[in-house]
Amino acid sequence: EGYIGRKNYVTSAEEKMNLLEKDRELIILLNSYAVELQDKIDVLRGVAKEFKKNLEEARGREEEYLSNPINRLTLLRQMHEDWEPVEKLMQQPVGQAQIESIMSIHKELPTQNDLNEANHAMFRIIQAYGLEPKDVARGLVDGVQYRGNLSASNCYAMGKFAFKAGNYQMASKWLSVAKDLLMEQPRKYHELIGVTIMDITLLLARSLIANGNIYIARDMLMNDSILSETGNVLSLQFIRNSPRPTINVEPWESALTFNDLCRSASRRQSNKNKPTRLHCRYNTTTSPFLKLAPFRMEELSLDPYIMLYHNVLSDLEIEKLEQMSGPFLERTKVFLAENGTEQIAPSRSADGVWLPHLQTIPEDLEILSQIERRIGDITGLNMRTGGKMQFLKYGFGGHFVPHHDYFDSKTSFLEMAGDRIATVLFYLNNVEHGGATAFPKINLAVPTQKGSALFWHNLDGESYDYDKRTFHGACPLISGNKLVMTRWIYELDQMFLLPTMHPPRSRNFSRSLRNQV
Ligand SMILES: O=C(O)CCC(=O)C(=O)O
Ligand SMILES: [Fe+2]
Repeated sequence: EGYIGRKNYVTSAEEKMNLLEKDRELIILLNSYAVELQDKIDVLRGVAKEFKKNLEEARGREEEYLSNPINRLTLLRQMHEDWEPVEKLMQQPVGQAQIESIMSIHKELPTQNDLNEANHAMFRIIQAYGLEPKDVARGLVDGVQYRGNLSASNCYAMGKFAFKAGNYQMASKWLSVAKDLLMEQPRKYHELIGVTIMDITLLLARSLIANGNIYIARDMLMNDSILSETGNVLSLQFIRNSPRPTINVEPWESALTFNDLCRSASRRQSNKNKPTRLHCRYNTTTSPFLKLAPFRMEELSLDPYIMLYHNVLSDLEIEKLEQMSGPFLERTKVFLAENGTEQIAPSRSADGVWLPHLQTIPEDLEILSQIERRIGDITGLNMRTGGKMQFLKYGFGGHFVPHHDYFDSKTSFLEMAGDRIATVLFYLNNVEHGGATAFPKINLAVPTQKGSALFWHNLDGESYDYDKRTFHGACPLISGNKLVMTRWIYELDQMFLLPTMHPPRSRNFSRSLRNQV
């Protein structure tokens, strides 16, 4: 519900810039508030100093001081007249304007939902790439040393997220890093924002116990200078009330191979000299057009059939695609066959837009149909239905858990078009870190390569049955953005090309079709 009417602070680049701008604005306001406060302090200090003069002069000779008529008048007048305005000044509120401005900006600041998304993104990156919280906390992410490090409060937030997500081992790791850091870092700041060693220690104890490390937790509590007396009781309480996850995260245990593939393909540098390709040649056969302008193709897999075509889109075309998509990007949803609705789900985090859309201008329509024709030329398949492509932009932690591109379910659209017989995935930029496309069933990871198009059949070449080996996903993105565009090719568009009209019984779609006919 947090996404309605506003963009996502985690995935959207525009909002990220906005975030820095708001941050700058807030800091200016806070500083101007502090300046005003300081002015008042300076005035009050000056007054106090002025007042103290009399006392200082009188010290040790009080009687003499007070019998001097000048002094006497001065003191009487001052004590009678000058305190009231001082009281007034003391009571006068400072920096109301700044406080009000800060409060009004506050409404547009990241919400708990945004923070959860950011924590989730980091959580996912750590899971997929097998990272250790203590490394990440000092900026070391999957072998790359990033600038900066995480503060105690950041680690505490990660610990809380992991706890809510039910990953108590990861929660314990983050919370012990948070505890260590808090010992070293400025306490005043953390006190103000309400992060205390005590809170961290208690949550760490609960996580350790939930993870089965009961003795470690008890020892820690008993050795704590404040908690020691209640340590035993606390640990008993924690053992009795085991926590229940409250945040839904995608299940990763089932994706071990996927994670391994993501790791092996995570960095562009490490992929440069990897001889994984089967063959590399030019495609001149699928259409007459290709005799004139062949595409260099890499056979990544023959069975199932997966090809990577190079330099399919030009930089200019890609720029145009970005321009026509940018303002229309929205958080993508996933189709739930159970109830036929589309929903935002933790299994897919990216912003996307269908092209063309109602506001696409004629010039852009022409670019899109040229690309459509090119897909037809390369794949030798028919491109009619829908004619829509999905432009996708992944941000921090953006991913798509392994899935099949076919639906294997009944909807009115699928009954008209058939299922997705094949997929074309264009890579629109070179990703620096993370974000490969991985096929865990066939041990294949494809790093992004600007201008290239990945192509595969979702149906088995002989049986025309769903090919389960095409299971694939987008590895979590670690830094920067990842831009892709997909074109799904539909079965019934191929009526005159392929014998898909007599598909095997195991397929849902064909069953429903047969019933209808
Ligand atoms: O972004 C990727 O690498 C894969 C995207 C994908 O599988 C999809 O959108 O269906
Ligand atoms: Fe896909």
